[in-house]
Amino acid sequence: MAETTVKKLADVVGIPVDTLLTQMKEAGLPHTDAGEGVSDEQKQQLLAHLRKSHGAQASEPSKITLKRRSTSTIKTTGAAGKAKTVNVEVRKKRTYVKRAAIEEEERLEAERKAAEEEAARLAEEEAKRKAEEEEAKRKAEEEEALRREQEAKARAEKERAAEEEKASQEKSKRASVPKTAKKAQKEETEEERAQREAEERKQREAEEARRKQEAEQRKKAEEEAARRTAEEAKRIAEELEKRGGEGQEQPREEEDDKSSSIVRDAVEAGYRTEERQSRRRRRKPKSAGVAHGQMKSSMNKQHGFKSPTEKMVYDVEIPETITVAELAQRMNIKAKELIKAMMKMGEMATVNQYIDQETAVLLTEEMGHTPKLVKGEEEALEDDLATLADYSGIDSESRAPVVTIMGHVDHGKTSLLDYIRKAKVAAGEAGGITQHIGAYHVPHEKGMITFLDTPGHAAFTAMRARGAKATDIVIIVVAADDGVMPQTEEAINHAKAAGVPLIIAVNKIDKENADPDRVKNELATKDVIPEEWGGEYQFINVSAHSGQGIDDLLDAVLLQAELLELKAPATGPASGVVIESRVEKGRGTVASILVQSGELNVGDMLLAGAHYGRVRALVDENGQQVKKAGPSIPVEVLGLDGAPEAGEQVQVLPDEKKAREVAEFRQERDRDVKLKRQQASKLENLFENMGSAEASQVNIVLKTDVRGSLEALIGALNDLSTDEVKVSLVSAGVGAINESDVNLAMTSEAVLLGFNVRADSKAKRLCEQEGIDLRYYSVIYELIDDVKQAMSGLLAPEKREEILGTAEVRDVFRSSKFGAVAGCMVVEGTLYRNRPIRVLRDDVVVFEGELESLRRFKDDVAEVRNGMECGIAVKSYNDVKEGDKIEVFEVKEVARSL
Ligand SMILES: Nc1nc2c(ncn2[C@@H]2O[C@H](COP(=O)(O)OP(=O)(O)OP(=O)(O)O)[C@@H](O)[C@H]2O)c(=O)[nH]1
Repeated sequence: MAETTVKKLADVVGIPVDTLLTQMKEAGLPHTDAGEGVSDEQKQQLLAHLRKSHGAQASEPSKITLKRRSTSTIKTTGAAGKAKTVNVEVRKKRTYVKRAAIEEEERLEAERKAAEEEAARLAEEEAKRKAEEEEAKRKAEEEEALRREQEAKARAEKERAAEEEKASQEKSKRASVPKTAKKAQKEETEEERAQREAEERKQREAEEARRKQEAEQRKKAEEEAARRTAEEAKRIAEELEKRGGEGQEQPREEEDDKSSSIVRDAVEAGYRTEERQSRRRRRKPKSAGVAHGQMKSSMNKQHGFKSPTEKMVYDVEIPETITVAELAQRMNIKAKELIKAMMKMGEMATVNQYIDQETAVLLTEEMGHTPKLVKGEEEALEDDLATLADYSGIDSESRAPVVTIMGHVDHGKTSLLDYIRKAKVAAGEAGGITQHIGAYHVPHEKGMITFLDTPGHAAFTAMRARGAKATDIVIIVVAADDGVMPQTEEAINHAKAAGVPLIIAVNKIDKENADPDRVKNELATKDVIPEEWGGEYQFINVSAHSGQGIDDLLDAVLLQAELLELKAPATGPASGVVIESRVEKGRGTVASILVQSGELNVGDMLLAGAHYGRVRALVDENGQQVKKAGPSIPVEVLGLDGAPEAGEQVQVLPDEKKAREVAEFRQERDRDVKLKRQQASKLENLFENMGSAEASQVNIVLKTDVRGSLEALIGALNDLSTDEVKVSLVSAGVGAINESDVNLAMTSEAVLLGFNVRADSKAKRLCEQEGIDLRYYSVIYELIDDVKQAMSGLLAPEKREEILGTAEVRDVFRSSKFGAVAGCMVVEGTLYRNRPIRVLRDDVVVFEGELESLRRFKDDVAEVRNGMECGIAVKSYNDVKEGDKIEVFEVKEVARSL
């Protein structure tokens, strides 16, 4: 390879030439000039030098330790069954060691080992040498000792021989010497020994006593410790039993740990007490007698914190309503958690808010517990009543069908019933209009039939509104000369909605212009197809005057009844339904009751809706007192403490206490229901009510002045229906708002809207009584807009018409100045001169405008109060008639109550 120069090398390396020359010099190279050549070997030499010097200078780390810390969260279930989040921090530590360092370490290790081995070898040699030296020394000593012993032996032998010789010489010399001295010496030695022995004995005895004392003390200490352990174990056992009885799961485990540790300590200390053993036997019968090691390990398993492995599932009792806090408590969770769960389900609630049973059940299931439905007070009471009306063991017998006659005004309902009863009820009535609801049972050769005489269908709907089903069959009366009229249609709809079979009585067949086929045709278009045309409805031609076809009608009723297989127990405590009730002077509360099951007797304790009382007397439809009444028999009952509503259930109860309890409860419930209904019937509450699933439908009962406006409104209201909210016209008709409309609105929770019509007096009274919201409109757009706004919850500043006063036109006379002047009587509120007015004919608006003049006698007045007469001239309206009503109103802006 071609040589390079110092300068080129400095350029390649990127350092000044001088520096490179210095480094080359340090590497032991001869270069001094930039132009000198550098061979490959010299480059290697320079490199080796640089590596060496750098290695010495730079204290390269031989070991790198990396620490990584990561934090994550896990969700777990806590002791109380609630979820909790735990932060988990994972710390990882990695150590990287440089290869060279390892090699160096290995080399050093090898050197160290070699050194150690060398040292060990040297030490061994040293030890060996020392051992040899010692052995030699020991041998030399032994030899020396042996030599000395032999010398001593030889010397002793010599001395003994010499002594023996001397002794034999002396023996002969002192043959007669006394032995006293020797004896004395001997006695002295024995004394000493006895003394020594006595001392030794004493010492032994003292030692023995000390040891005994020590043993006794130890024994005492052991016994004391054992006693204390036993006492502790007993106390814990008692505590455990106590807590176990209270069903406290968690503390028991903690106590187990505590006691097990005490027991273990006692076992390890070698203490066993009877109490402890018996306790252990009681707690763990299977492990009684297990080896110590096993016992210890099993105890160790229990020791320490024990996270509950399974979530507790509770049976949660759920009444009809419950607060959020109470429900949370029953699930052993915090109310906050429950509110969170509700939010997830799209429900917003506060801690003290009441939620219904259905929601509570959903929530309980959502939280993983088992809901147990608890009956509400009302349900429980009604269940109680059901058990009291026990007809087990009493055979059901056939009973008479209960028939309601419905139909358009003057089509002959009363005349028909009258003919059947052979009594002239219609003739006695003022204006021929039935004024009250009555009930009569009519014996017929083929069986008995009970008739409810109802004016129109108000009573029928009133009963339905209370959930009563008093009627088995409905007879729809249609005058053959008049055909199907609006109320005929309504009656049919009501009967169909109630699921009651219909029979059509085509009345006034005796009349010349009677056209029964027209009736058939008209009804067929309403889906009431005659049997002879393949339909299911019996059409019977009758005449309430001549009696033609009446038997056929009764036959038809009994045939239908047969198909219905009507049966009821004829004895046992009576139950039934209120048909009507009133308070009569001198008689008190009179309630017409239709017995449906069992037998009603004088003296029975009767519960009727929210009223009760002992039956003082029973009166039949002919005014005769009777002692008892069986199924399908209507009777007047005297003795109740108040007038129950038509349609209320009645039941005979065994005692007054129960009757009073239920009656009081129902009175309270009725107050709540009324309040709820008032809320529901208000248009401005529509949106609020729509929050609940069942209220995604707006029910409307609509009455208008003329067919044209009715059709226009029906079309416009139906067009308002959206996917979310449906507009449902429960009823829509022409004419004043009557009782039936109010009842229907009540039953279907509908809003009652009147377009250019007013409620008649009975309807108005019912609305006030039941708190039904009634709205009058005179502009189609306003009615539509209000419903639309209500649907979207935007029913903003309400503009409501308030009727300030109403006057009835008693007379009409002509004035040259004003034209027609109406002589009026103010029947409601106050009439004001400067307010807008409307003229109503049959409760339908016929004119809207203002007053020309308002006078009391000859004076112009600003206002006329209720009960006063006045003269009214209506501006630009000369068609006012006797019987008309003039109402004064104003438009008020009312703040919405949303
Ligand atoms: N010619 C004839 N007239 C009848 C017949 N039935 C009823 N009428 C007459 O029709 C009128 C009305 O009869 P009601 O029985 O009062 O009719 P309603 O349906 O009970 O009437 P409201 O009680 O007002 O609802 C009376 O003048 C009866 O005399 C019939 O079969 N033939």
